[in-house]
Amino acid sequence: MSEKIIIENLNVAYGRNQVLFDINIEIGKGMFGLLGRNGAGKSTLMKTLVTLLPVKSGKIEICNVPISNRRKIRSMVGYLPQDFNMYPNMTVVEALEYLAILSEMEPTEIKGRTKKVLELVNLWKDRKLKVKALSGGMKRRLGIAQAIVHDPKVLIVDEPTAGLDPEERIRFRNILANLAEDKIVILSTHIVGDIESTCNHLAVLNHGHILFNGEVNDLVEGARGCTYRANIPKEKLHEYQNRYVLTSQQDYGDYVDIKLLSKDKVEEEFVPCEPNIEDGYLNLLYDVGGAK
Ligand SMILES: Nc1ncnc2c1ncn2[C@@H]1O[C@H](COP(=O)(O)OP(=O)(O)OP(=O)(O)O)[C@@H](O)[C@H]1O
Repeated sequence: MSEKIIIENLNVAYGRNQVLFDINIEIGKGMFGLLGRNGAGKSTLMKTLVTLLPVKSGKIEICNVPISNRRKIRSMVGYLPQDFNMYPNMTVVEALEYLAILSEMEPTEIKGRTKKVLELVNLWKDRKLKVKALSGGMKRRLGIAQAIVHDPKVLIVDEPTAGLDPEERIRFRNILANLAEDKIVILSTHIVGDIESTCNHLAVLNHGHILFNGEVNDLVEGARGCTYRANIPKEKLHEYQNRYVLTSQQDYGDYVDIKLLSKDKVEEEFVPCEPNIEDGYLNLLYDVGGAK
């Protein structure tokens, strides 16, 4: 059986408003990042993959099962939506057991499975807390627990780290990375750092079109030869902001250390520097030209 998601010539619309255009992607086991600005179409693509939105035209197959087979697809896919919330007055373990029942899991398996999943997301010790008493990070981890309680082959996670503190963010990423050892995990985000540390493959969506689909390294390499850095007086910052795409800036009082993208040579004080994933991403979004 193929362990792949195949998306071919996919178009998706909300009524007359088409928001995904001719999407072609193949996604195998491991972590796959879906990167794009707000409104690019990431959530729409994810909702289509979990059968919450209909396909206008094109094909989706998940491990050889066509998306039209909703029941089978739902048993194979776990989903953590962006605005995840559940049963505030239940305890963590009650809520998860309840969801396990709804997912038609064998009654004899439920206790063992919920324990295993809560251990995996580091919430077993907190299982008796009410859901409403959880912190944002704990809630997000419970979100992962509910998404994987039926042991799906595919896990789809929409903008999971927004609003998390750095420690929770790292913890969350590590949980996903562990799960990706034997599942297809798709992670959507507009935070480039989330992708950099966990995904090998990614797609960049912009206005409903795929701008890039490949390895993280290739995205970075796209900006090679057009990244420059310099320490400039603060009063000149505005000028550079107007003329170039700035990919980072660090304030040192009267001076600012900036990194910018330019296809052509820039002023003398700028020295060429190594591109990173943020440079690659912005090079693509702003069509600077890069090394390609
Ligand atoms: N229910 C809806 N009805 C009509 N249009 C919608 C609906 N949901 C989203 N859209 C539109 O579809 C486009 C893509 O939105 P989507 O939420 O998929 O983007 P996104 O990349 O996930 O953005 P964000 O990071 O802000 O969640 C946007 O133009 C949005 O306004």
